[in-house]
Amino acid sequence: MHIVTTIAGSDSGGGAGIQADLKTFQELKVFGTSVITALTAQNTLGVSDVLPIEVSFVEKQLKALIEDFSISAVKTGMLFSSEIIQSIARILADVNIPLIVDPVMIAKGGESLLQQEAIVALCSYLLPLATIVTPNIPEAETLTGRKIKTFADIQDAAHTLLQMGVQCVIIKGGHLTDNDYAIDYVFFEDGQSFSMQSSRIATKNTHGTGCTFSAALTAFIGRGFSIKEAIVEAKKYIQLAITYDLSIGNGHGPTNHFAYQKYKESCEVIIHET
Ligand SMILES: Nc1ncnc2c1ncn2[C@@H]1O[C@H](COP(=O)(O)OP(=O)(O)O)[C@@H](O)[C@H]1O
Ligand SMILES: Cc1ncc(COP(=O)(O)OP(=O)(O)O)c(N)n1
Repeated sequence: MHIVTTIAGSDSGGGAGIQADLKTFQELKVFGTSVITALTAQNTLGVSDVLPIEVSFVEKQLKALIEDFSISAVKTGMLFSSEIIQSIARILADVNIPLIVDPVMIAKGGESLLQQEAIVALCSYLLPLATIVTPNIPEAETLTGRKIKTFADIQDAAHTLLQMGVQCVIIKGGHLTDNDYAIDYVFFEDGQSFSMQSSRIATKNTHGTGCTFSAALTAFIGRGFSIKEAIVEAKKYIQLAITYDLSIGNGHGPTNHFAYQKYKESCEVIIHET
C-alpha cells in the first residue's frame, strides 16, 4: 500500500483542505495521512474563522508520520504562517520524498489562508524542496511579483519559479474564465513544456478544485507514475470531479470524488507540446 501525506488546513465544510485531500487519496487507492496546520470554520459560503495550530504541534504530527511510515509523496496546502513553513521545510529537507506544493493563499470568498509575510518563507524555504508547484494565476502573480496577462507572462512566471529550485511548475488556468477551455501550463527544469486543455464546465461548484487537483497529483506520484503521467491523470480526476459537481450548500458547492473511477476512460484532455 502506498502511503501519502497532506500538510494542510481543515475545511469544516469538507470541500477543500485536508478533507478534500483525504477523499481524493481514498478514491485513488493510496493510504492518506495528515498534518493539520490550521482549523477553518468554513462552508460553501466562505471562511468565518481560522485557528492556527501551534508550530510545535504541527512539527510533532509530521515527525510522528516520518518516524513510522514509508511515505511515497507529500503535498502541502494551507500553511498559514512563516513559522509553520520554516518548521516543516526543516523536517522535509532531511527526507527524500517527492513534494507537491499547492501554494494556497486565498479562499474563494477572499479570506486569507496565508499571512502576507509568509510568502517570502514559501519562496525561500519550501519551493527549493518542491518536485512540483501548482499555483493558480493569482498565486503565480504573488509568488513572482508580476502581473500575468499573456502566454509570455505565464512562461516568465514559470521560469522565475523554476529558478527558485522547483523541478516542475504547473500554472493552472482555472481563473482564465474568458476561454471555453480550462488550460493548465506545465514547465520542467530541463526546458520541456506542454499544456493540457479540457472543456470549461459552467458551474459555480468549484470549491476545493485546487486542493483536489494537487491531491490527485500526489496520489499518482505516490503510486509511482511518472511526473507527466501523474499530471495528466490528475487533470482527468479534477475534470470529472467538476463535471459531476455536487450542489451541496448555498454557495460554491464541492467537487465529486466518485466520478473518476466511473468515467475516467471517457475523459478527454488534449495535450499540446510547446
Ligand atoms: N470551470 C472549470 N472547468 C474545468 N476545469 C476547471 C474549471 N475551473 C478550474 N478547473 C481546473 O481545476 C484545476 C484547479 O484550478 P484552479 O481552479 O485554477 O485552482 P484553485 O482552486 O487553486 O484556484 C485546474 O486543472 C483547472 O484547469
Ligand atoms: C482549509 C482550506 N484549504 C484550502 C482552501 C482553498 O482551496 P482551493 O482548492 O484553492 O479552493 P477554493 O478556496 O478556491 O474553493 C480552502 N478554502 N480551505
